[in-house]
Amino acid sequence: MSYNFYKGEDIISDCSSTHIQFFEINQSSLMFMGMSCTVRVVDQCQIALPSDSVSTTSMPLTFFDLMWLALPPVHRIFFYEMDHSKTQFTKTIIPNLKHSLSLTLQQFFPLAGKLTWPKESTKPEIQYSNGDSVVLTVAVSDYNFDSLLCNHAKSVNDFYPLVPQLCNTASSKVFPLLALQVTSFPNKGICIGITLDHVVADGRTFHHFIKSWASTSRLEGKNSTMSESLPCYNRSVVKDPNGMDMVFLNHYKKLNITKESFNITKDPMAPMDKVLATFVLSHANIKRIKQWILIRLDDGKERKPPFHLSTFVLTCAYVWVCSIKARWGDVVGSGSEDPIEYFLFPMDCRARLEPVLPNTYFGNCLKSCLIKTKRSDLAGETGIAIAAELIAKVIQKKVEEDGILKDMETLFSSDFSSAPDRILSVAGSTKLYIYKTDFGWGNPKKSEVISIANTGAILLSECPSEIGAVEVGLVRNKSEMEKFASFFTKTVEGFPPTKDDNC
Ligand SMILES: CC(C)(COP(=O)(O)OP(=O)(O)OC[C@H]1O[C@@H](n2cnc3c(N)ncnc32)[C@H](O)[C@@H]1OP(=O)(O)O)[C@@H](O)C(=O)NCCC(=O)NCCSC(=O)CC(=O)O
Repeated sequence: MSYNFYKGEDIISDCSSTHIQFFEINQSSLMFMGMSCTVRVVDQCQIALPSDSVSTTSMPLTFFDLMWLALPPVHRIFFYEMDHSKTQFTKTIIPNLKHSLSLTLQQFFPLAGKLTWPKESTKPEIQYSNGDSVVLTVAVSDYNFDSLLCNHAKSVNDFYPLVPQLCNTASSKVFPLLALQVTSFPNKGICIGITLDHVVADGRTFHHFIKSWASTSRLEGKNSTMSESLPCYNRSVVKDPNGMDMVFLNHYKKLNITKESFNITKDPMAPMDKVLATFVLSHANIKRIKQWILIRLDDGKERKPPFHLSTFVLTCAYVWVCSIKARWGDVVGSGSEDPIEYFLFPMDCRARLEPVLPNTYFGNCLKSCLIKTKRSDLAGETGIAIAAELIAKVIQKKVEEDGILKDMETLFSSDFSSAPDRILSVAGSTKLYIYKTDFGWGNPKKSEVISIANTGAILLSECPSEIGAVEVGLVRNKSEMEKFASFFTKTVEGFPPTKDDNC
C-alpha cells in the first residue's frame, strides 16, 4: 500500500497572498483506508519563504551529512490536546501555522531546498532556489485521539496516515527534504507530522527548526527567533583532513549511487503487523539500576568507576538487556551458539570537536558509536553492568575524526548489516527537550518517531510528567512486546531499593 497521494502535475494555480505562495492542489478529499485510523486530506499546499528573502544558494554535504545519504527519512509526530472547532482550525490555526512556517523557513531555507548532484560538483549538495517550498498537508480525522496518546501497545499502522511522504520525482534526480502534515481531531487535539530526510539535518538541527516554528506560531507570526539562536551555516568549521567524504562516496559507488545514477529511492513505509508502546523508567528506578550496577562493579575497594553512569547509559544498558531477553529468551547465549550483539547510538559531536562547533550549527554532526559483545555477556547475571560499562567507556573516549571513519566502515561491513535482528539502535534524546515544543497550545502530550518501526531502534525522550525520568518507545511484534514489558517491569523491581525510594 502506498500513501503517495500528491502529484506534481496537479498544481494548478498560484493563490499567493501577502508574501506566502500557496499553490492549492486541485483534488477532492482523499481517504486513507484499511487501518483503524482514518484521515481525510482537505488541503495540500506549498509553503515558500517570503519572496526574494533568500537568494539561490548551494550547500555542499559534509562527511557528517553523507553518512545519511541512502538512509530512509525520519517520521516524527507531535500530539497536542486542544479543544478546537472546525472553523477555528481552518480560519485561525492553519493560516497562522502557514504564515509562521514561511517566516521560519526564511531562517532554515535549506529545508525548503532539494538534494541534488550537479554535473560540475564532485559530491551531492543541497540547493535552495528562490521560490522553493515545502509541501504542507492539512487533514482531519475522527479517530480516537486519546488512544494514540496512551503508552500501551497499539498498532503502529495507526500512525502512518499522520505523517506525510516526501514527494520524490525520481526521474528528475532532485529530492525534497521536508514534508509536513497538520491533522485536526476536532474538539480533541491537533497532531503535527513531520517527514525529514536525515541528510539535511540531525536531531539538534531538526529540533532547532521545529522549536523556532513553534515559537513563531505561538507569537502569531511576530518573528521570535533571537539573533543568537539563528542557525549557523558556516560549513568550513567542519574539517575533513582525511578526505572522509571520498570514503563515503566510494562506498556509495558500490551501491550504484553516483552522479550519473543519482536516483535514491527512499521507500514509503509499508504497513506491518507490529505494535508501538512507550515505557517509563522513573527517576527512582534509574537510581536503583545505578546502585545495583555500582555494587556489581565494585572491586571491594569502594572506588567510583572511572566512567560516568549517566541517565543515558543506565537507560540504554537496562533496555538493551531487556530487549535481548525479550527476543531470545531468558536463558540465552548458552551452548555452542553465542552470537555477537550490537548496540548503536548517535553522539552529537558539536561540543566534542576541536574547535568546538556552535550548538546552532545547521546540518548533521553525529558520530555513530558501535558496541559489540557476546549475547551471553548481556544475558548473564551481570549483563546490565557489562552493558553500562561498555556504553560509558565509548562515550568518554575522545572524539577523533578518523574514529568516525572507523565506525562507518564497521557499519557498512557485511558482518554488521547481515544481522539486523542483533542490532539495537537509539533514536531521539532526552536532551533535545521535545516536550518543550509549544505552538501556543501548550506542550505536546506525546511525541513519537514512527520510523523506528523500520529500524527497530528505541526512542528516548525526557518524560513530560516526571523530572529525571526517561520515556522509551519501541515497536515490536505483539508477543515480543509482551515479553519486553514483563522484563522491563520486573527486572528493576528485583533490585534493592535505594535510600531515596519512597517505600
Ligand atoms: C553521546 C550521548 C548520548 C551521551 O549522553 P550522556 O548523557 O551519557 O553523556 P553527556 O556527556 O551528554 O552528559 C553527561 C552528564 O552531563 C549532563 N548534561 C549534558 N548535557 C546536558 C544538557 N543539555 N542538559 C542537562 N544536562 C546535561 C547530564 O547531567 C549528564 O549526566 P546525567 O544523565 O547523569 O544527569 C550524548 O552526549 C549525545 O551526544 N546525545 C545526542 C544524541 C542526539 O543528538 N540524538 C538525536 C539523533 S537524531 C534523531 O533521533 C531524530 C529525532 O530525534 O527526531
